[in-house]
Amino acid sequence: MKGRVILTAGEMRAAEARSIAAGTSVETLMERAGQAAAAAIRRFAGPMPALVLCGPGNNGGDGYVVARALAAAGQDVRVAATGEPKTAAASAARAAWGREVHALADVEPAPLLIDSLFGTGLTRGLLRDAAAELEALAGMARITAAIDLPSGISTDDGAILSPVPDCDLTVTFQTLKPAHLLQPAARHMGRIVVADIGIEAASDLHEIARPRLAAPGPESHKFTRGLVTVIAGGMAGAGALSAGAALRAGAGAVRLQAREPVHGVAAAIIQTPGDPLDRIDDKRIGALLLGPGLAPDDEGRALFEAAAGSGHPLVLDAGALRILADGAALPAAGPTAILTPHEGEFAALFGEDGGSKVERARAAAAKVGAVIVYKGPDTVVAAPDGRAAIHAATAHWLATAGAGDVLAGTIAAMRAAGMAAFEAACAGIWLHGRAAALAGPFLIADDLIAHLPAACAECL
Ligand SMILES: NC(=O)C1=CN([C@@H]2O[C@H](COP(=O)(O)OP(=O)(O)OC[C@H]3O[C@@H](n4cnc5c(N)ncnc54)[C@H](O)[C@@H]3O)[C@@H](O)[C@H]2O)[C@H](O)CC1
Ligand SMILES: [K+]
Repeated sequence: MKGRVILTAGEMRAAEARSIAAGTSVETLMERAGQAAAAAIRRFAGPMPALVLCGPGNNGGDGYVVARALAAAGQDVRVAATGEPKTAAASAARAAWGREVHALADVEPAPLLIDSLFGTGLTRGLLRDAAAELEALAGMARITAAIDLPSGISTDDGAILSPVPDCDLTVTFQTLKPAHLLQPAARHMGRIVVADIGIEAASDLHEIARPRLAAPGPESHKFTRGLVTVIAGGMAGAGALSAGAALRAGAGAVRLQAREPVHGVAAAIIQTPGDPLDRIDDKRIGALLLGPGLAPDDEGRALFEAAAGSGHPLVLDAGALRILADGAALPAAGPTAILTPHEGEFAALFGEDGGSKVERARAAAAKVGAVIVYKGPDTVVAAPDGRAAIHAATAHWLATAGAGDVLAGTIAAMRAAGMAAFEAACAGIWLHGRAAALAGPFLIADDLIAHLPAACAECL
């Protein structure tokens, strides 16, 4: 699966404009949006008494259509607005509603609250009174549904501009927007439904979806399935987690190269204790992983240089990223490397400015010519050619020691199996998240490894 498309607010406006230029009016688009949202809300919530809050723009316009559609279906509906509509389409939608519109400040609550105050046009936080009203009405509702986005969210970077209700359902139009998946906004969405309003939309940003993995065929042998070499640092346990993950994610052979024997790892992991660079010139190596447990000292730098000069597809994590931030260089040519920084490592490498997490990841990938896996509760992957993807994280139990080592090993297995760097990174992230979901609450990193086979089996 390739994953659902994501458009920014500007891209969505451009897609809407193209659609209008091709003959579909904004009123038609609004009608489709409102009808689709009402249908999704009815499927989710059933016929509850509803209160629709309408803002001044086209998001509010959608709300008037939703109210009319719910009323036409026999539902008890009231509407409250912040004021008069400011667009012609929203004014027409309000006129078509044709019933009373209450003032937001003194409307009675209802069991189903529909937030149609602001969508992709929000430029600053809601006024204090409107935000407080929204919060209070959501607090008194059984179910809160958002039209396009919960109000108070910045569409493109997922920032919270004013207090945002926790929604149970968000119905958005044609494509996802970055804020549906980026934190801190994403936690407010509830279930997300993407409704078709007949707009053509293409993008080089998408959601990370379940990958397709190939089962070994009769012609397969261990090296066609992929050889992963993990160069362990001084803290060999980290490398052991990476190696275990690579093996359980389907690599045909995994070498764990450490100075001392590493105990407690699967017997299938190949160990030749001594020189961590042993057999680094083996042409069969499909991915070389460096960084977990690696200190940014003289030995670490020497290992980094050898890895960078090896010509193998690289996965660089943890200590290797520190060494890179300290001034080491990536190979100028050869296979595209994959870098897996968390927030702190990303900031050390690329600074803290530069827009949304997606924009920052893209700029970083273009700058170093590598695939960037910018980790966190909303992991973003970016390639040097501008492609990017966001993973909608749900398993926050992943915030545990060693989870990153497991991710790096999983990505290395995908790379060694023959996937291109961007696809390998996306696949590894999905499998890691799925393994976490299968492992359940209170997971430890070792449990992720144990659940990788089940996650992989879902991708055959
Ligand atoms: N893009 C599409 O194909 C379609 C989108 N639909 C819906 O339209 C909204 C976007 O509408 P827009 O009018 O651009 O923006 P909003 O309704 O979100 O609000 C803009 C409105 O509010 C003013 N404003 C912005 N911030 C604030 C604030 N903090 N306080 C007060 N006022 C604020 C701004 O100046 C504007 O006047 C999209 O989300 C969809 O729901 C269509 O209906 C279907 C096609
Ligand atoms: K909204």
